[in-house]
Amino acid sequence: MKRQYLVAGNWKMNGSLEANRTLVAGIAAGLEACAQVEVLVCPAAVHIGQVRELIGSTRIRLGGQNLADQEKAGAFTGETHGAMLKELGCSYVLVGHSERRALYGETDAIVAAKFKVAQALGLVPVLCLGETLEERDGNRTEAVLGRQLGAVIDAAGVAAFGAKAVIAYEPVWAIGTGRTATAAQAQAAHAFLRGQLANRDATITGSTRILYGGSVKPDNALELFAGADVDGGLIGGASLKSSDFLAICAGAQAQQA
Ligand SMILES: O=C[C@H](O)COP(=O)(O)O
Repeated sequence: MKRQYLVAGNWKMNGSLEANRTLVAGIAAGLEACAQVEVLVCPAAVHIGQVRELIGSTRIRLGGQNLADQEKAGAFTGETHGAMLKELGCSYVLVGHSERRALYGETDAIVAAKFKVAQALGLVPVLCLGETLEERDGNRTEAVLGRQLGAVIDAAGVAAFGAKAVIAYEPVWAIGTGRTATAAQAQAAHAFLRGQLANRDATITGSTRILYGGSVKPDNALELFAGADVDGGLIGGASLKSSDFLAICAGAQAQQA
């Protein structure tokens, strides 16, 4: 059976009270065209409460972009506890986005800790991983993906995957650059990641969703989502315009049907 496609909008450090109103209203108005696709938005932390109200009773799911690596609340200035996200209606949280890894020093160990805390607090982690251009050119893509995924499997156990977690493959060289992986490159990386899970536990691999992220746009979504191991997308820039985001969701719907 086909896994349910998931299209997630990572709004990154964008948005305003006004812009969020327009964006959510636009997405909500077009959900019928992607009826079988799970649709998720991940606003900036300070906007999550507002976006929860805007989402109301629609089926748009809510997620955080980051969480603290601490299971208990306390003296961690500037951090967001996973339970706070959960209380505000989040069901998902991104962990290990390449911008967190590259700009904020998140190591494989920190990402693994965040993954575990997210699950312990009842959130579904979306584990982001991917290689840089230098790593791809040096034929190290599989080694990097294997290391990044392996760090989380070692810390959390392979049973932490399946329906309880999502993986997002995002080649760093394709993020915000307009240069996307080819459908074949995406499928190959996804198949490799699924194989890594299968090597450890064949029973969970079929239920783990693996998203592609990196310059997904309305005109390439359908093709990118065609891969047998591609279960949707993690969308940055194009998730900020409802018509583009919905067109991407429609691409997922076409592959789902
Ligand atoms: O989280 C989303 C990714 O970083 C992709 O961003 P992008 O669609 O702007 O390339």
